[in-house]
Amino acid sequence: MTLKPSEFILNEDGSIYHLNLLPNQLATTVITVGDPDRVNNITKHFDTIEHIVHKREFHTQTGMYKGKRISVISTGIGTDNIDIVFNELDALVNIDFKTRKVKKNLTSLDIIRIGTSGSIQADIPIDAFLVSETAVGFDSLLHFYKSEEIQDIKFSKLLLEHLILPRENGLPYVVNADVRLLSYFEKDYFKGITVTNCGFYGPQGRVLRLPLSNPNLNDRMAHFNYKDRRITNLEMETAGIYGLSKLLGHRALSLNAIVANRATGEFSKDPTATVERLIVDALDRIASIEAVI
Ligand SMILES: O=P(O)(O)O[C@H]1O[C@H](CO)[C@@H](O)[C@H]1O
Ligand SMILES: O=c1cc[nH]c(=O)[nH]1
Repeated sequence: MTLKPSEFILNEDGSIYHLNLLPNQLATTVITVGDPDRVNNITKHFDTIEHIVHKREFHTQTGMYKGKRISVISTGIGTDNIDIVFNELDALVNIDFKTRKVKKNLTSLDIIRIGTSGSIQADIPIDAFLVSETAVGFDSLLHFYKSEEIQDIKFSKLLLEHLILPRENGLPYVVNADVRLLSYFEKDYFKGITVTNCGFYGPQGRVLRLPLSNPNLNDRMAHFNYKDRRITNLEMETAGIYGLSKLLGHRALSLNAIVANRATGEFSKDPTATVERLIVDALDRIASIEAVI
């Protein structure tokens, strides 16, 4: 099937619509970050940089780190942006830009998020590193795709019952990390279930001036137990990343620098330094990931 100009959109220079990238500018190992400025904070450690491309909040750099070609791309905040970035990353490797057809032989990307997050467990302290073994999405993105077979529906239903959430909040979706990528990060990192939400304030239980419809939500989440595993942290992209990666045949993992502890009310004194430590640690682990043949 040839994809129509309204569905698969290319810019005048042949690059993909939002990311502004050409297929040869993307590596098969991709690091995603929320903050466009964090891209430089990662690539300043690279040995060489081949490409620097900007459009809107999407800032991409591709280069070499210890013998591995890596692209670093900022997604901005939220799973609405994840929908754009992951569909376009996939198009860059799996759609032929000349024929506008899906390729016969598909490529799987290794995609690692390096982001910040808030812990909801008192014993997961600020400035710790946490790898998301499972992600729970309250943002509803995955429900727009045919996705039942990649979701843990039993988990979703038990969580919904435990939280006593009203119907208007919708059904949370649950997707696991790629186990192979996870194996490179299990040692030394906290491991947990990450909740992805569609906002930073009300949806994560923060109150500045507006009262919440469900003020006990974070506390109830913190006490949910599934197969002896607990919900550990809140952020805004991981569930979308896991869901779309699984559907598109890519491998994904989310790494979190814990900058807030919602149970104790603390915030990191130096979040930039914590993120920098995570970047330095993660880059060496990413460089050691063996290619899947
Ligand atoms: O630090 P990043 O990667 O942006 O991630 C977290 O921080 C942002 C909110 O401050 C959200 O994007 C959340 O997921
Ligand atoms: O509490 C936090 C901290 C960082 N990012 C989030 O989304 N929440």
